[in-house]
Amino acid sequence: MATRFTKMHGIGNDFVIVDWREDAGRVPNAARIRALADRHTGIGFDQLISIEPSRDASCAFYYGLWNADGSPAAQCGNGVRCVAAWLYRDGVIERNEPVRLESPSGPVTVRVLDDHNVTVDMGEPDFDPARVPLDHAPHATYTLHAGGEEVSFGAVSMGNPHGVVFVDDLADPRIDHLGPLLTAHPIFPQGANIGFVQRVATDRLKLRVHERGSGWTQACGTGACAAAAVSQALGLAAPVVAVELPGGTLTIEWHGPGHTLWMTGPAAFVFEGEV
Ligand SMILES: N[C@@H](CCC[C@H](N)C(=O)O)C(=O)O
Repeated sequence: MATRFTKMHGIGNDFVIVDWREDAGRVPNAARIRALADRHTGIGFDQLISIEPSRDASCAFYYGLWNADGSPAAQCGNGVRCVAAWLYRDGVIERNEPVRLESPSGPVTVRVLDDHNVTVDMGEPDFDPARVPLDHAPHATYTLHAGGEEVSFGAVSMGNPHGVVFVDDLADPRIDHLGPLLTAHPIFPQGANIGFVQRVATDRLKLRVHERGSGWTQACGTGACAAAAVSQALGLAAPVVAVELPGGTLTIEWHGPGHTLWMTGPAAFVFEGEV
């Protein structure tokens, strides 16, 4: 059976979006996702995203998420901006109107702005290690051993698990090696997205993220939120931070505990297809 899809990206983190509003609760087969995600023999994407009717009456739609390796994901910052842009183009949401959408990790609120950027209330960063999940008692920072190195990191859930490592220089070649090792480190019982952060100024961070289930990506929206949240919690960053990723820049705004965190950035259409 043919499936129509839209190829989109959020600063280079790319997606295939399928409209399952008439076909809710479908769970794609992991082998099929891997085949479609293949950049040589498939369509190629970091995440597959479904748009479905919401299970939560307070939300307009539900979006499902799967990584390129076929594993399910619970949140995707760049993806939710693309979902909002897709729904706006479909005519079912208005510009400048806040809309609640249901993700696998709970509701978020999106707003398509006049300049076509999308701003998202991503909820409050959760530093409780049990919620990340992280196999450790609560601390401001943690230490693990990987690849013969002692690595210090912060951990936070943005609806999905993140480890945040501060580095002096993002060009350090050890990062290439450490990313996959940390993503799969047993201290993260469900794996984690690992962000390497270089502080340029209190309001400017450079970031590379090795994503669970998708490897190195051009950008990770929840990774940008995690980098800003951990930096701010440690007193290393201002409430409004520009986070520069290989594919582009996101603006993250967080005013500390008790407040939700906002992410703002673009969402782009690439092509429509049928597979
Ligand atoms: N690219 C995403 C995150 C996608 C999910 C992640 N790989 C996971 O398994 O948690 C983003 O923009 O946030």
